[in-house]
Amino acid sequence: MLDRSLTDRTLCDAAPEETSVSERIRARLTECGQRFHANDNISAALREGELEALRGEVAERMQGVLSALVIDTASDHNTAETAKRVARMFVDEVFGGRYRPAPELTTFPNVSRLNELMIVGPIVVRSSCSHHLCPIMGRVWIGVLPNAESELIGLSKYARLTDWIMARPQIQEEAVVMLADELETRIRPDGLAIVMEAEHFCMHWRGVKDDQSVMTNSVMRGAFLTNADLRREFLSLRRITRE
Ligand SMILES: Nc1nc2c(ncn2[C@@H]2O[C@H](COP(=O)(O)OP(=O)(O)OP(=O)(O)O)[C@@H](O)[C@H]2O)c(=O)[nH]1
Repeated sequence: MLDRSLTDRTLCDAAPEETSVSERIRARLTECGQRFHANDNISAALREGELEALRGEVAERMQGVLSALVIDTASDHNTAETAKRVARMFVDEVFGGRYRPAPELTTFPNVSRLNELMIVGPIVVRSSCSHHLCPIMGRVWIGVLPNAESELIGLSKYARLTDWIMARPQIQEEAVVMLADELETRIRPDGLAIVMEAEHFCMHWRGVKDDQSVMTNSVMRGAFLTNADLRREFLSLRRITRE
């Protein structure tokens, strides 16, 4: 959870103006005791115009990485703009879930007092591993058992929230727990179940070069933990949508 003081511009401006934008943001986060691991969202610590400045700084440092790799970006027309492209890709796309605020979720009161199992999926997952920054591509299924007091959220918002959580360097075990925490806080259901299965390109493209393996993991909360029939129903309905 983000510390409220991060939204107060008079607080946490610990770093002087002449430091780099990433140093200023980092100083603010440190001052406020806010964690900034690879899979944390830091949007509340960004001031106006800083995202653009950050893109510039990442491009500059990426250029340094290309130089260190002894790539002649000055005469190689293919890599001349690579540093800028990679910076845009990291900040706006593949790690965008770190820098943009959570999507707005339309919620509806549960006027019909629905208390039946609802499953959404497969939702496509595009993420990357924190260890090698290689892609993770997969699918997620979400099961919700609402109660009379639950907020119902628009169907498309499950996919938007999933993308916001996954578009960060992640490990799969933490990614599903983060997604479950967000959904539980917003919906307040009697039960929540998530299954994710994904391919990890750090295992396909490099390293062990195992092309077949898929990682599957799940989170079960509330009624899905205590009620084996409900859990079985979710898992068997997921199997149908999987085929
Ligand atoms: N538990 C878990 N491991 C992951 C995930 N994504 C990638 N990994 C693994 O993280 C490990 C990182 O291991 P290291 O030994 O530090 O890195 P490495 O020497 O490059 O390892 P190799 O990949 O075996 O070459 C690798 O085994 C990856 O397959 C994930 O989501 N969860």
